[in-house]
This record gives sequence, C-alpha cells and structure tokens, in this order.
Amino acid sequence: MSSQVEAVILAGGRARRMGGEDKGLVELKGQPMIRYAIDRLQPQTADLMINANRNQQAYEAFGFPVFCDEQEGFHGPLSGMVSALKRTKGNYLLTAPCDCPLLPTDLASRMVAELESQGADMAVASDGKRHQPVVLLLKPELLDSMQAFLDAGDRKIDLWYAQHKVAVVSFADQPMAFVNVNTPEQIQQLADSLA
Ligand SMILES: Nc1nc2c(ncn2[C@@H]2O[C@H](COP(=O)(O)OP(=O)(O)OP(=O)(O)O)[C@@H](O)[C@H]2O)c(=O)[nH]1
Ligand SMILES: [Mg+2]
Repeated sequence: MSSQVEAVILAGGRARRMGGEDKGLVELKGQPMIRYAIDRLQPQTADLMINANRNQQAYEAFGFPVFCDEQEGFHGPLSGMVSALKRTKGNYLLTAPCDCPLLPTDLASRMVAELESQGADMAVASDGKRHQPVVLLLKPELLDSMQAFLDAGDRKIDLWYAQHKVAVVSFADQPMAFVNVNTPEQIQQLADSLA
C-alpha cells in the first residue's frame, strides 16, 4: 500500500457502563481488551499510538506511544481524535475504539481503497446497517475543521463529518467485526461466544 496509515486506539473514555474501570485494561478471556485491538491493527498499519486519559504507565507497557486528550474533562472521542491528528505523521489516520476486540483484519486497506476511489476527505466504517462513528479514516488536513467544531462546543462525531465528503465502507461481510463491549455482561457474553 503506497499510503502510510497510522492508527490510534481510543481508550480515553470514562467507561461509566463498565463501572468506571478503564475499559482498555479490562480483561476479556485473560487479555486486556486493548490487546485485541492492537493485535488486529498493528499488522495493517505503519504506526500505532494509544490515546488514554488514565493509567498511562499500564498503556505504555504495550510498547506504543501513549498520549492524553489535550483538553481535560472527557469531552468525548473527537477530543482524542483531534489530539491524535496533531501528532500523526501518516498520510492517513485510522481511528478505532479500545472496546471492539474483533475489528476487521482488512480495515485499513478497505478504508483507504474506498476513500481514494470516491475521492473523499474521509471514510467511516459501517456494519452494513449503522455507521461506526469512531472507526474513521481521516486525512490529516481535517484537523482544523475538527478543532473548530470542538472549540464551538460541539461533540457529535456524525454532525462533524456530515460537513465533509465521506466514503461509507461496509463490512457487512463480517457480522462480528464491530461487536462493542461496554458492560461487564457484554464481556462475559463475548467471552462465552469465543469459547
Ligand atoms: N480520548 C477520548 N476518548 C473517549 C472519550 N469518551 C469516549 N471515548 C472513547 O470513545 C470510544 C467509544 O465510547 P464509549 O464506548 O461510549 O466509551 P466510554 O465513553 O468510555 O463509555 P461509557 O462511559 O460507558 O459511555 C471508546 O473507545 C472510548 O474510549 C473522551 O472523552 N476522550
Ligand atoms: Mg463503546
């Protein structure tokens, strides 16, 4: 692939539905959840970084750069994305959450291919029915637009990207790809289904 893709795993949320435990570090079948996201993304991307607002040292142990949101106060995933866009050296930044352990192994290549074939500014993944608004492929030049949106006090990712030319990339062929684990019960359900 000629286009260099850097990935950021977003692990900066409060995880209230997980009882406030740091979701990326919560274990699924004996491994921290972020380990699954790393294992899915690392083979697909030139670089990887982790966005976390707590437990920095525990995240650093995975061997990738760790950074927190520039703006304190948990302003949502866009806050992590804007901080990542400021750091990225890739031609594209791929964003993904720490709580989707079964991300597609062909995520980056399909997102890049669709973005480029549609001449879009960015791409959003879809499970075939719904957008996955934290699974995005972003051109670094979107930084100013995202920063302005956040500075205006807006938080909703889909409202931000509606301002841009977006390629929607369907992974309907992989029904488990975006299984999202937000609660202890969902961890248990996924562990059982992977057993
Ligand atoms: N950097 C950053 N990421 C966030 C923030 N809020 C949520 N995220 C990330 O966005 C993704 C999707 O969010 P949720 O699944 O709702 O996670 P959450 O907000 O930690 O969990 P709940 O409090 O239970 O809603 C996860 O990867 C979170 O880590 C934030 O304020 N900053
Ligand atoms: Mg979630």
